[in-house]
Formats: sequence, structure tokens, C-alpha cells
Amino acid sequence: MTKLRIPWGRKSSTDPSTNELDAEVKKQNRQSFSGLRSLINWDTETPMEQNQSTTSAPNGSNNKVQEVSQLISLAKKIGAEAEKLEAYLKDNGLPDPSFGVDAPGDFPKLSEEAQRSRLEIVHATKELGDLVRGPRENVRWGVWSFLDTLSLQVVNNYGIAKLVPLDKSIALAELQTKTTLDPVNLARILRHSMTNHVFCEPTPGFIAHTASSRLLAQDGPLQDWVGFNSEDIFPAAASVLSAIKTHPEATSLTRTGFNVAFDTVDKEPMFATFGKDPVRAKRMGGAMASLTGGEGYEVQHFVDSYDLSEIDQKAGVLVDIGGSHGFVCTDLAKKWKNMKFVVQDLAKTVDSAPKPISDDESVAERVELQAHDFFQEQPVKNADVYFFRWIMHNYSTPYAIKLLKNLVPALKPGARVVINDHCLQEPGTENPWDEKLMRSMDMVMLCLLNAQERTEDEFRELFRAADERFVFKGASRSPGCRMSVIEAVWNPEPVEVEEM
Ligand SMILES: C[S@@+](CC[C@H](N)C(=O)[O-])C[C@H]1O[C@@H](n2cnc3c(N)ncnc32)[C@H](O)[C@@H]1O
Repeated sequence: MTKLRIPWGRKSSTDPSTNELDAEVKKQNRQSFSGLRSLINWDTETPMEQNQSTTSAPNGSNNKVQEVSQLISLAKKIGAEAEKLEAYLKDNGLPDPSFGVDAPGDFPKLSEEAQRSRLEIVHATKELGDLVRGPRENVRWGVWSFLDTLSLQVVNNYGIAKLVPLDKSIALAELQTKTTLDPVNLARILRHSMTNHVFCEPTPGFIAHTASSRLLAQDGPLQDWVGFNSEDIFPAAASVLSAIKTHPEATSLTRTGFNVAFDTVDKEPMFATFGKDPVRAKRMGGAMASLTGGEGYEVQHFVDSYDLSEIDQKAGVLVDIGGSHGFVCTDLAKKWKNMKFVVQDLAKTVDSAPKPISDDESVAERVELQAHDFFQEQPVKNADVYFFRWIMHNYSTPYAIKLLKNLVPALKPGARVVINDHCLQEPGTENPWDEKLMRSMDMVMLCLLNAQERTEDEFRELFRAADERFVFKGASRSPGCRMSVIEAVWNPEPVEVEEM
């Protein structure tokens, strides 16, 4: 497996002096700018040095130098990277980025270098925009981002995108006849959406599609994504404050923002609510598929990078706990031809899995589905690997510890416990886009389940709290993947085991 040691940045001092604190604050202030560096590997200058770098005086003399402000430095960076990106698109016959209705739904796949330019532009434009808006405006208008969710929520719920023709505009008055949404609300929702390039008004009173609104008309998983986020997570988010004020420990699955929002406090966890509502459950499933099928979450990262050769050689066993319909194991079984797999999930998930689990007979005969509640003791004894993918982040620490404890009676010496989840890095060391995404996911886990994304140290502590006989081996991540592999080995007679 390609082991990318997760870079751990500075460690905070336990008793920093005021000067140290000042220095730390200054450093952090610089980090909003420097976040990019972790990804794009700018030259060796510090951001401060970059901001203060000098240029020759206009007359060409090197004697007189001028400071380049952060403003200009960012603007130049954006210009330079945009030129590189455009050249790449032209050289490869790829379309120019556009908001137009016919523009591709996704930015084209790029070379590593062109992708770096793209990300630099994404981050530097945000940085530059924030800089020129200024702190007060950033806070004042930043807090209004929930209104973007509101307008998308209404557009999506009323299916307005499907009412607008793809090839021409439609008079607002005519559109009003096609929906039960009242005229004033339809107009204001559309016009608010337009501020985010969702729909446009090419001539006053006529509505047409942009590429984003077209996707909202055509892309089922994206509709699910917007529906789940705006109708389930958004109300839950608005109730988190109430939930944590009333239950500050914030660990219970039935005392979350979601429970407050949907009046299920101390009654049932979110999963049970969805279990009773097939439409909502399907929407959440589609939304998850839309996220986890996307860039940086492909199962192939794990399949390609995690080394099971030792286990395959001895025809060992991997148990995928909460493995849904077994799509990870069927992919693993195509690569590792000798070992066996047990996919465990709740009975109704197992019942709804396709049978046979794969058309490939040599795969199907080695992948078994088993109904098992992971809050009960693990029934498959002496397996070589126990695997949790997208499971631990659904649970607060007491629950997560329980999941690990439930393995203990089944474990043989050397058994691996492998978690495939986000692993949070120190603030400012992740590329800013990934950091935003992972920290947003962390907030979503709070809203819905009082759960959390974890750092490597927090995973280490989970294993330690579950049983001292777990030997934590660390976290690793393959290039291009947002998910990490976090691993511990069962060692009933503790000896020193080297960390990865
Ligand atoms: C977020 S999904 C992860 C699925 C899969 N591991 C993946 O990588 O996409 C969580 C899975 O855990 C299952 N699950 C939830 N509660 C469970 C329980 N108590 N016991 C077993 N499986 C459970 C769900 O049915 C679902 O398939």
C-alpha cells in the first residue's frame, strides 16, 4: 500500500507563554493563506515572505523595490494559473468552463499539474474575495449562506428545474401556471437562485436554464443530495443549538439536532426514522451515493492500495462490518483470488442485496452475506481482518468504543481491525477544499447523530479505550483519496509493535 504518512504540523505547547501565543496567533492568521501551500507546494518562501516579495522598480532598476501586497500576489497567482489551465484545456480539446446550459456537469478530468492549477484558482479566488470584502462583510453575509440552501430546497422540492425547457426560455407567467408555488415566491426563489448561477433570466420575465439548473432537472442523485441536505440536514442543523443546550454531553443518538427538529427526542435515532419512511430513506441512499461515488471517495482507492497479499496467500477471511450489499468485498474478491469475505449488515439490508452477490462465480462463491447487528458480539471468530468503512464516523465515542469491544471475543493474535473513514488533520495542513469538506462532514455528523470525524490521535484513543491489547498502527492515505485507512492489530500479549 502506498503509505502517505499524514503530516502532523505543529504541536501546541501545554503552557505557552504570551509571546508564544502571540506567535501562534500570527502564524494562524497567516495560515488561511498558507493552507494552499500544503497542497500546491509553492516554493520555499513563507506566505509572509511571498506577500512582501519585491519587484523591480518600473525603470528596471533593482535598487528600488516595492512590496507586493497579498491582494496583488493573489491576483497574479490567479491570472497565471488561469492561463496554465486554459492552455491545458485548449491543448487537449476540452471545453472552456461555462455556466451555459450545455456546459458539462463536471469539470473535465485533468492532469495532475492542471488539477493543481485548478485548485489554486479555487482557493486563491476565495481568499481574494474574502480579503476584498473585509472581515465584517464576510461575517455579515457569510451567515446568510443558509438562504442559498433555502432557495435550492424550494426549487428542488417543487421540481421547478423540470418545468423549465432545456432548449429555450419560458415566460415567468407561464412557469407560474405549471406549479402550485405562488407567483411571488416562485419569482423570488428563482431570482435568489440566479445569484448562484442556478437559472438565468436572459430577458426580463423569461427564465432559462444554466448548467447547474439543468443538472437539477436531470440528475437524480443530485436531486437526492439537495433534498437530503436541505430537508433533513438543514432543519437538523437549525436545531443543534437547542439539542446541545439541553444535552451538552452530545453523545446520544436520540438527542441530536435531527431529533429536536423532527420531534423524536428520546424516541428513536435518525436511522429508525428513515427506516419507517422509504421515500426519505431512498433519498438519503441516493444522496450518499452521489457523495461517496464522487472524486476522492472511490472504493478503488482502498482496493488498489490496501495490501491483503499475506491474507490472500493463506486464503484468510475479511469481515466487512456494516458492509451494505457487499460492493467493497466483491471488488476486493476480484483482486484477491483466494481469500474469503463475510459481509455483515442488518437483516433487511442483507435481504435486499442482489443474489447472487456477483455475476462472477469465482467472486460470488467467496463472498458471504450475513445478518448481524454490530452492537452485538462479533459472531465470526478468528478472521484475519475486521473492516469498518463509513461506520465509525456515524457514532459518538461511547458507541464507537462499543463497536470495537464487540470484536474482542472473536479476535485471534495478529487480527487486523481496519477502519476506512476520514481522518482529520491539524487545522491548516489539509488542502483547503478537502479541509472544508471534511470539517463540513464533521458538522453534519453532529447534526444528525451526535457523531464525529476523528483525528489520528482520537482513533488511537478509541482503540485504547476499547482494549489495551489493541496495538494502534496509525493512519495512512493514498494520493487523491480523502479517506484514510486506520489500523490496529490485536495482540493479547503486548510487545512493542512499530507504528506505520
Ligand atoms: C454509511 S453505511 C456504510 C456502508 C458501507 N460500509 C460503505 O462503505 O458504503 C452504514 C451501513 O451500516 C449498516 N448498519 C447500520 N446499523 C447497523 C447495525 N446495528 N448493525 C449492522 N449494520 C448496521 C447500514 O445498514 C449501512 O449499510
